[in-house]
Amino acid sequence: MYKVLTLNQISLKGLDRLPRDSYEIASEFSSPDAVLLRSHKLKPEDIPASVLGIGRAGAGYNNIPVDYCTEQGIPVFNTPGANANAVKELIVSALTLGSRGILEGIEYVSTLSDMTDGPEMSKLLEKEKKRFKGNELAGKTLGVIGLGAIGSMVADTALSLGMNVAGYDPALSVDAAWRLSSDIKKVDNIASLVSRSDYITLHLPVLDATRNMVNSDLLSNLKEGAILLNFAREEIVDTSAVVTALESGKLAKYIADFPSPELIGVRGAVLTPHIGASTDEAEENCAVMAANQLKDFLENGNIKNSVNFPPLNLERTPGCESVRLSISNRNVPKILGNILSILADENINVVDMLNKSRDEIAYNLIDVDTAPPESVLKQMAEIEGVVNVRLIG
Ligand SMILES: NC(=O)c1ccc[n+]([C@@H]2O[C@H](COP(=O)([O-])OP(=O)(O)OC[C@H]3O[C@@H](n4cnc5c(N)ncnc54)[C@H](O)[C@@H]3O)[C@@H](O)[C@H]2O)c1
Ligand SMILES: O=C(O)CC[C@@H](O)C(=O)O
Repeated sequence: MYKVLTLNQISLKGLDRLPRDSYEIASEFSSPDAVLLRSHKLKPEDIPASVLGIGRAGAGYNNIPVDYCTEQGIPVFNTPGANANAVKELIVSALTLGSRGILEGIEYVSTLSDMTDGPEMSKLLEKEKKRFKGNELAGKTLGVIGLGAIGSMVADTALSLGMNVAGYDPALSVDAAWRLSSDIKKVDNIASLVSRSDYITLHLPVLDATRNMVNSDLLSNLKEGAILLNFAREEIVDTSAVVTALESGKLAKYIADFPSPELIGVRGAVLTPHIGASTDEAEENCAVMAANQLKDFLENGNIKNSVNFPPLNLERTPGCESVRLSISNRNVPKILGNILSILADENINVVDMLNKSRDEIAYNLIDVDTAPPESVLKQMAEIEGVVNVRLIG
């Protein structure tokens, strides 16, 4: 029986992927085999030694101590693209909140609750509406920073709205590059992208390299009256620099999913409570993907969409009574050789195997014809550089 600890509300559609005859799921366990979470801030000391894998039902994983997990041989999985459509749709709304006097108009109308005369109200509204006039998005330039799952969808939608789109992404993967429309102007200098954009939207992860990336230096390149959208992460933006830019009028609006005390009440700050991925569909997609990936890892050792381990998939050999070993080790020479010679000394035959590495970690799946006894597993675990050994069955 596998025990899965949930640290946030995870959509039932996802949890249903974990059959209850072999999975126990609860929000409290002393020795869970796996953790499923969303935005819960996980600290190293909160990860029990029993944990084999962590599934993040979502894209961003800055709430998980990934380096610590790598040291412990724990793969962390996320769900790339599973909530991209939800964020894209909210960006459409953010763009029009930026371009038109929608919020201001709604606020004004809400002040008219004392009026009882309909025709008089219509007359007043027709007179006042010029105060809420805006501009059209068509013909304006949107600068997209980060052209992955969300950024590429936002870029396509903006093109279909008649906007010009420029994109900046120095870390773009080959797969993501294939998805991009040739109508997106690729810019390799972020200051140049900012200086040409009427709207700028952030769709990149928070990493050491991107923390506070949008700072006073970068904002000094803004077009007068530009609008900044942040549905990526609070930490990418230096909030005090944004407040200064709003107060000076250089930045007309900051529309963001990450409210902070400094921003509340600042003119031009339009804030939502981290609801970018809060749709039934996105929550289900993320939960299903996270649960499937965790299940395949727990039951077969396979790794898909891990943010710290190499991707690896070893099919079970049909008709073969083999058992599987999953072994993580530091990415240094000789370890695999030592593991294989322990198996050979025990007369245990390797039926199939795969070995891959990513940065400082290496991961192996080894199918053998006989289940190695506890003493052999212990011998392997004691090889210098081996992080963990698991007999999957
Ligand atoms: N508001 C929400 O609820 C919500 C929902 C989903 C995702 N997000 C955030 O959005 C981020 C992006 O999500 P995604 O699904 O598009 O991820 P993704 O991994 O598909 O795309 C991220 C892109 O950012 C690029 N990137 C990395 N470093 C960069 C840099 N220095 N400058 C420019 N681009 C850079 C990457 O190359 C990649 O193409 C997530 O990491 C998460 O923080 C927020
Ligand atoms: O789980 C959520 O509600 C938010 C997820 C979102 O921030 C993400 O990074 O995918």
